[in-house]
Amino acid sequence: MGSITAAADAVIETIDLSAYLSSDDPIVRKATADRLVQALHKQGGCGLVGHGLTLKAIHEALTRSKEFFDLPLDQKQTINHPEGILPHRGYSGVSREKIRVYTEDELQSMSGELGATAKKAMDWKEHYDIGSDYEPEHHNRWIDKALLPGFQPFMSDFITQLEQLHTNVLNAILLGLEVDPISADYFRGLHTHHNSGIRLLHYPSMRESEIDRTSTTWCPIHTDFTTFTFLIQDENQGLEIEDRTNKTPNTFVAANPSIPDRLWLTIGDFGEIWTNGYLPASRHRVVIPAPLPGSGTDMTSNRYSIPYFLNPRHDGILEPLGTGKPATMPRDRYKKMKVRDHIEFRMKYQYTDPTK
Ligand SMILES: O=C(O)CCC(=O)C(=O)O
Ligand SMILES: [Fe+2]
Repeated sequence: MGSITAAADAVIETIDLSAYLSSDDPIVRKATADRLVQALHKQGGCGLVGHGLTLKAIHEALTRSKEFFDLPLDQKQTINHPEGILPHRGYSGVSREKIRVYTEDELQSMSGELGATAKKAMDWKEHYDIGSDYEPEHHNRWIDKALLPGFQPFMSDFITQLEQLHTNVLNAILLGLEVDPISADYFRGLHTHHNSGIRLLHYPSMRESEIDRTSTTWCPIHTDFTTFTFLIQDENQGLEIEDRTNKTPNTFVAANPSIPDRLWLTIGDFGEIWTNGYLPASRHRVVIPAPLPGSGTDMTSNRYSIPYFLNPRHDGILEPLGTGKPATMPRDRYKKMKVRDHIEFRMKYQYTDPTK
């Protein structure tokens, strides 16, 4: 197990997108796109400010998320995530999802049957998955309107705002990667089908003296099976991103929440494969911070976060782009495969029987 060296700010860059979003000058836009791609090439992740989402919207999303999780358990269970993999919608109670800890080789090969004895961790969290209302195949599971007035329209609109942001960031990445226009159009087209969504996450507080830290975590080391992910978090520390520049394996840095409207952007498996490894998938985790010394309490903090998972269309084909900066990477590292197959492979190991 590596160590935590520093707050992420020292080693993982934060990119201000405002010039890219507001300028008509192609030189200014390209300069920001280059900085973004450079930061992602180095670390697989970066902070984002000047992204256009307002602090008000971010706060409201976190507040409404808290209101949702404050509902009695039996109410939340009326919109349980279905058994099986799809649709990926609805409520999952504490420890229903166990994110599998993958070895480097398994992640590289992306195929094959994993051993039944695979190590699993207890994830101390509850969450609620919501997709776009414009996605025709998988329907959202909304809580009774009378219990949370305004919740549904707010969340639907918030997802639409995040879709707009993902389009902007995707375009900036494609510009910075300097891929040819036909490849860029194809890649863009894979992300216009409203397959993305948010996950409201709540990590409940626990009594420090009762935590078995060898088997319980808020979320163990993993990569996301996305093109990329935006992470919105409250003021409580927990998220840590791997410092890929550190020679000691498994060195993570705290993605500190001190800038309230900063999002964290992490590249996922699909982003890595498509860019032929030029943008590596970010390994990250969420640790349970110990109670503050001298705080007089044995309870750890409660934490809320909202990832937005940018998903390509499920019938898309995963194949490394052979132009621009991705073409500078060694060839034949990634096998061609269907997006859906990779999602099924990853999710098979993620969900546990809800009755257990
Ligand atoms: O809670 C967070 O900050 C990160 C959650 C995460 O990595 C995930 O759900 O994939
Ligand atoms: Fe993640």
